[in-house]
Amino acid sequence: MYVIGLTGGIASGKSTVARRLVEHGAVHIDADKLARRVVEPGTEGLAKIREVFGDSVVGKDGTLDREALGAIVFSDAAERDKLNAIVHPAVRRLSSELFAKAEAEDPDAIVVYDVPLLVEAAVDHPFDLVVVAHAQKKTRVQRLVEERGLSGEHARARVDAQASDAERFAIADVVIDTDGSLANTMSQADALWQRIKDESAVRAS
Ligand SMILES: CC(C)(COP(=O)(O)OP(=O)(O)OC[C@H]1O[C@@H](n2cnc3c(N)ncnc32)[C@H](O)[C@@H]1O)[C@@H](O)C(=O)NCCC(=O)NCCS
Ligand SMILES: Nc1ncnc2c1ncn2[C@@H]1O[C@H](COP(=O)(O)OP(=O)(O)OP(=O)(O)O)[C@@H](O)[C@H]1O
Repeated sequence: MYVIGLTGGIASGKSTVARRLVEHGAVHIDADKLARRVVEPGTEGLAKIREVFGDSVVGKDGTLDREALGAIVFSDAAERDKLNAIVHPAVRRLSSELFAKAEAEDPDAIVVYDVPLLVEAAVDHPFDLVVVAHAQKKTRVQRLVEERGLSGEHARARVDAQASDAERFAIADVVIDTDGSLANTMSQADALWQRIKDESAVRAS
């Protein structure tokens, strides 16, 4: 198995790059999706969140009120730490299971682990390659405002709640610059795939 850790700030284009790698044949594991699964109704995760943040972050239908919780944690680092301490260990457990499953199904699988908080969340899985999707802060804020309907203030709070570009560059083997056109991002992802195929072929020989 060859494991790519794919990270980047919010709206940096990680999912876009991951989708392209999946089109080429990679297996996708998405930390954001796992973070949603571990707080579904009936989970220990949701019970702990209710205990720590109160009933106001759980809707009438018993699901997590993501907007209410986001408003608390993206404006206060101490509150964010409390949420991370609940969610991140559960995501680590689930991702380990999925890595093991991917390897059992295909020992030669190329797995892309799409993990926004690779710097912050101390991911303990070893990576063959760390890829950082990067766009300038102003591009990411613009995407959040125009495509996801956030206010400028909320968009900047989310960007500022994450590691800095310098921290991500420090762990990167490859940086994919997504400030340009989508076609340009795709061709960088294609070149990355070729490099990985070459590296995994050399390793297998
Ligand atoms: C606070 C929550 C409820 C807000 O939900 P919402 O639907 O508005 O956002 P969503 O989950 O789609 O996240 C969007 C993006 O926000 C950023 N983000 C999410 N959580 C965090 C965090 N704890 N710290 C910094 N950035 C974060 C990531 O870039 C992520 O891709 C949710 O993000 C959450 O439960 N976060 C804690 C879990 C976590 O750390 N997830 C990130 C990957 S493991
Ligand atoms: N050159 C580009 N490369 C990548 N994405 C681009 C580019 N130009 C515009 N976009 C748009 O920017 C958005 C990036 O979103 P994407 O979901 O890929 O980011 P993400 O890093 O996975 O975000 P999140 O952290 O919120 O999950 C998409 O809507 C995409 O269409």
